Amino acid sequence: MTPAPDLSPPPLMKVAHLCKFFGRHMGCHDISFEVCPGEVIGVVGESGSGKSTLLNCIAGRIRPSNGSVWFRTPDGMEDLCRCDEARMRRIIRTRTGYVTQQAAQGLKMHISAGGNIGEKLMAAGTRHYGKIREAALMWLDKVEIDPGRIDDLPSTFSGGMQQRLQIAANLVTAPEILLMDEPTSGLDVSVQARLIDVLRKLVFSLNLSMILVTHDLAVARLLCHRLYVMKQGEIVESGLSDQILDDPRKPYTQLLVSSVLKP
Ligand SMILES: Nc1ncnc2c1ncn2[C@@H]1O[C@H](COP(=O)(O)OP(=O)(O)OP(=O)(O)O)[C@@H](O)[C@H]1O
Repeated sequence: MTPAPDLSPPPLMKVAHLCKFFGRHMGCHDISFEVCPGEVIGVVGESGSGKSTLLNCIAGRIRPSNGSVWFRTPDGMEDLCRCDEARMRRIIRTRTGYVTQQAAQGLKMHISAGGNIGEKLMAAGTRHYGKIREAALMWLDKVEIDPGRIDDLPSTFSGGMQQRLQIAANLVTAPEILLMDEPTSGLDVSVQARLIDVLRKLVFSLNLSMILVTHDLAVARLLCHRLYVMKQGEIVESGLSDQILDDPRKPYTQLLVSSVLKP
């Protein structure tokens, strides 16, 4: 697990009684939790349990039907669900990054690796070409991509490198919370291990917070401090990762954990 964060500062974000219905169909229901600086939260559960719906509500990609998503901003705690669209977009853009399962959805494949990182800085207002290139070189190095590949297209990168580039492009504007939807899915175990190692170093060096949606309990154990187990749109169990994975209390979690351990 990533070294434990200091939980004494006030939370960076807070989800309270969040619900999303798609017509009469429930996506997620009555979800509440907090994220502190440097804390890695894992959301686990079987397919269709509501993990992505929850993450998309937090990321402002879909509007919740009910409840609140509070973010700490320089103006105090602000509820995304009570903001106008422009304010919500600004809070999301400045406070969060979003890493998708498919790198092709999170990167622009027709522009260079440096361009993918620089574009985010330009969108945040930086105009000086030299500074943008310098930041891109630094971020490639931080995610363990050879800075000499700065002018290469992401399509020439391996799957693991593309995910690390996606992370660099998200972190260059210094968001406090990285939202990740199955970032290790489809990668070989050794490639996953490298990605997890890079993420752990970033959490530690930047005091970065993360919300990680994953069906992979081994990844959750390696990265997450705290886990929330979802079933049919609701949280059925939560606690410290080791406690949930080594001593699950609810039959659903026991089944989830034991199904991973089966040969
Ligand atoms: N746009 C939508 N319209 C209608 N129902 C939806 C929509 N998006 C999700 N759902 C439903 O909400 C429930 C939760 O889906 P969600 O994708 O959040 O689950 P998940 O745990 O992320 O699954 P997976 O791991 O397969 O991605 C499912 O029953 C799904 O069919």
